[in-house]
Amino acid sequence: MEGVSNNGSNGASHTTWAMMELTNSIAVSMSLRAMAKLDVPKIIWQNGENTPLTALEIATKLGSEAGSSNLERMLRLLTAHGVFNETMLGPSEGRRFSLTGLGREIVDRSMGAFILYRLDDALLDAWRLLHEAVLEPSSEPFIKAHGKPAYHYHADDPVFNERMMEAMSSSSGAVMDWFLERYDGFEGVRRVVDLGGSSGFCLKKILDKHKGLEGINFDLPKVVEAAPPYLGIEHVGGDMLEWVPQGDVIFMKGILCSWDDDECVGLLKNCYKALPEKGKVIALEQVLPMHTDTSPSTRALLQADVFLMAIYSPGSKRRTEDIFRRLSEAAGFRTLEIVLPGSFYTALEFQK
Ligand SMILES: C[S@@+](CC[C@H](N)C(=O)[O-])C[C@H]1O[C@@H](n2cnc3c(N)ncnc32)[C@H](O)[C@@H]1O
Repeated sequence: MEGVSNNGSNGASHTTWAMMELTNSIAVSMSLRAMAKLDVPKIIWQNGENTPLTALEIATKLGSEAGSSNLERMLRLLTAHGVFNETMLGPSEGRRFSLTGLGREIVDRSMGAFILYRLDDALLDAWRLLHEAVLEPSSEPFIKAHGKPAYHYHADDPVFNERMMEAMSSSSGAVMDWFLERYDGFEGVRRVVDLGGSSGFCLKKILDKHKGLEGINFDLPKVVEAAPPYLGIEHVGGDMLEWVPQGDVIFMKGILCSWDDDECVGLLKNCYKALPEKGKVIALEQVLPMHTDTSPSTRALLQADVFLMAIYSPGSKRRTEDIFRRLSEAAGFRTLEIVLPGSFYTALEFQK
């Protein structure tokens, strides 16, 4: 396609060009994965400074000078997507790359772990079978690729399990900061349970902000076995579809989306049983808009929805607000309040 201009003047229409770009967007994800695998952002962020480096300097640090021109090609692509900044001091100088605010997420919030988890080979195997979600929707692409559900797959593999826990912690940090800065519903609460709390990272953030609270981190037995100890947190293993531990508040982040509607109602009923009079469930979920548009936030939410289709159980999905209301009612909760609407995560309170 050499020589095709993006104004369509030599025959390729804007729509053809846009379709090619959409199709080739795998190059962006895979270059991001390559940068995370090679720890390139950390090499640039040396000694706590955002040092502009040439691809050759980075490749030399990686012990592969021969790969520097390939590295530069990926750095340029990711520069075009806002991850790196490019500077050229003079015509004979090479391009130098530093991190943008977006790229710094990889260093500051360890988002590299999230990138490596979301683009792990095991998940890519499932993505290849996405069309099967239409032809044979009774089991998810992940199970078709690996013979067992994703949560069991990662719980059975200590390395993958570790990566999943790290990925969850790194991606949850910003959401928890946003939530805890604005939410005051932990007043008067003594014990909080985090359902599907993974390493206990989100619960630790809650306890750090609200001193004196005690916490139970509830997750699959193999996950909590590998979870690090935190002061004030008891790790409890079990299956949330069977039972949940008692608490004044049951918190969950990114959990209801993993289950189908019937499973959600069963899970919310388990929560109802475990709560005292006037107790509540606080759920942080990605809530879909009713109408589809092309805004970046709608795109991100719908991408996350199709991710669930590829990886988690057949009924797992992002939901609109009215579906959450129906689930709340079916589980017997008095009200569902949208306490913090957000463009990415929304805080929902199911009140007993
Ligand atoms: C998407 S992760 C969310 C982790 C964490 N809440 C966060 O947002 O950082 C879902 C968690 O649910 C846990 N999980 C899956 N099935 C479960 C079950 N049946 N009972 C308890 N925990 C489960 C997984 O092990 C995983 O840690």
